[in-house]
Amino acid sequence: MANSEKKQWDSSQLRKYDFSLEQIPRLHYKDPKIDELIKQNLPVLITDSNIVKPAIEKWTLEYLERNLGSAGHTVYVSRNHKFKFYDDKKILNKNNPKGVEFSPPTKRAEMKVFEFMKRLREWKRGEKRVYLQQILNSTVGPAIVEDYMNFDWRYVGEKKNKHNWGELTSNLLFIGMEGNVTPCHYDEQQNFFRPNPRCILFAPDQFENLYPHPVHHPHDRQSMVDFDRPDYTKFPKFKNVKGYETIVEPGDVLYIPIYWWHHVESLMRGGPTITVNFWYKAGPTSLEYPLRDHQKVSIMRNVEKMLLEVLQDPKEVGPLLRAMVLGRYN
Ligand SMILES: CCC[C@@H](CC(=O)O)C(=O)C(=O)O
Ligand SMILES: [Zn+2]
Repeated sequence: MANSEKKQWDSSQLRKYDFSLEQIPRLHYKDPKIDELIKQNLPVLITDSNIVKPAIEKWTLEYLERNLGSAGHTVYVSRNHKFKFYDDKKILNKNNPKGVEFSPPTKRAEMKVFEFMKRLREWKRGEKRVYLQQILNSTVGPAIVEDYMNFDWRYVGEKKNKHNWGELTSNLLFIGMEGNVTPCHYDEQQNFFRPNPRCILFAPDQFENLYPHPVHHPHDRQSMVDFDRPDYTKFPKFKNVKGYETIVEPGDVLYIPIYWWHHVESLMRGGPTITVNFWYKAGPTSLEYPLRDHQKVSIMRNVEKMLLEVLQDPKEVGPLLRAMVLGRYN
């Protein structure tokens, strides 16, 4: 079914979590208030846009199977519904002696599109889940390239220039199974996102409530809290978390500001989801005071990187920071 038909859904298709959520503002794509929100690094759901209209209208599973091309595509395989991102470059191995001992929660496979679609169609409850996450590049077929060229680049280009974003780094195509979840994380990029139906967002000032893994960890930028079974002993401040959510309708595009946490899920029993994102590098930032919350996250990241660089042993970072702060800066 093309994504252009309005999807009917009910709350039983949403996973339940231990926090309350406010709604993300929804604005028509011509509304100038959109720029006010982007300027403040605030999320907004942009409705009735043509940003990815060709994808909404044409990208069904059948169309993608016919036109995605014969190259192998990156597919993650998970034993459960979660697809928590990890950075290979931070895993301990013979080429990376400084890496972290780590067993990835998902396996990355290369699949031909027909192979992936077969796995998708024949999936039975309890079997491993799959999630195709493929950069839209020259390996896709000509029809997809044409659709991509017909995205509303004027609109996204106008936003990029008006808000001094950096260059477009990539557009990823996601084909997910119903119920798949990308757990809570932040990116160091601006994101225009025709996402899976349900997005839960948290502002950068929720850093202390969401307990990101250390920067040197393969799960850097990902929250350590398992939203399905939060460990309030290890992560007591998680009970204070304040978030926003939106359920995306066909034609909607969500602006996820840089450093904003997001948890993305496909509706249970909602069928496969096809989504596209636009990742833009951060633009040049001047340090204006008072500093913005996301700038403080960036500063904390730099402190962690510098300390690790000079201390060498990750186990020494905590004790040094505690010695420096406890009883002196609190
Ligand atoms: C690997 C990126 C996944 C994506 C969320 C999703 O569609 O599952 C996201 O987090 C983003 O576009 O930033
Ligand atoms: Zn993300």
